Amino acid sequence: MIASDKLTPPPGAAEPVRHPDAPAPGQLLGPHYDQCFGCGGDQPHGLHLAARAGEGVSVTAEFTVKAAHQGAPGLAHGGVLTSALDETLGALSWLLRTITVTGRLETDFLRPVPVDTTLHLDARVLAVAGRKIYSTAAGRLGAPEGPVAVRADALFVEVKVDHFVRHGRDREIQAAMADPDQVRRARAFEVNP
Ligand SMILES: CCCCC/C=C\C/C=C\C/C=C\C/C=C\CCCC(=O)SCCNC(=O)CCNC(=O)[C@H](O)C(C)(C)COP(=O)(O)OP(=O)(O)OC[C@H]1O[C@@H](n2cnc3c(N)ncnc32)[C@H](O)[C@@H]1OP(=O)(O)O
Repeated sequence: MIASDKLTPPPGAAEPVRHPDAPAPGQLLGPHYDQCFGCGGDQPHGLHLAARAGEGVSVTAEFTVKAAHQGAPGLAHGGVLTSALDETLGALSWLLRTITVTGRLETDFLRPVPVDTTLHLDARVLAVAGRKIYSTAAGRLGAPEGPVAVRADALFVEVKVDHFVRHGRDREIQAAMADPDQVRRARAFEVNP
């Protein structure tokens, strides 16, 4: 399957570079925000996806489909699966040490995903062009080498912490800025040579 033109790295795009201070391969990355729908531990409605650093500029993650994630009887909703892919791709930020947001995300749904299935996700950066990060991800059924059920190509765009302060709702921004762990996580990304 071929990604749309917007997701094809332009000529001259650079190979991704793993940041020297990136977490070691195998290390759990932890949530980037406790209330995040994708990864937040304090988010009761969330996916609670746990991502780990991989080799190079890659991550892996696991997501177990719950009954609350159904779209059809006993099967995962496609939007939920796309969220799991989005979150896994977003976690690549930790390896580049740049803050990014999703600009474009294209998902292929190849196999239905039953409730209680653990989806084994992997994502890697393909290329970087200025602020644009081109990446790809797949989700496999039941095991890291299981059949691919979903895959996605994405364009993430680098932003500064200021993006969230400017656009986020005041109540949540104030709470995030009052949380030392959150400030530490945000600062880690700002020191980017
Ligand atoms: C105090 C709290 C702090 C909290 C943060 C702390 C730590 C966080 C750290 C790390 C995060 C770690 C893990 C994250 C994990 C998962 C998160 C899930 C990710 C999401 O779920 S995130 C939510 C959904 N996401 C959005 O909410 C974005 C809304 N959007 C915008 O905010 C703007 O739209 C933006 C910023 C994207 C661009 O705006 P902009 O003005 O900065 O830049 P501009 O428009 O010039 O785009 C620059 C170049 O990207 C190209 N480009 C842009 N968009 C494109 C598209 N759609 N298709 C094709 N190309 C596109 C342009 O064509 C141009 O390309 P060129 O340079 O070649 O012209």
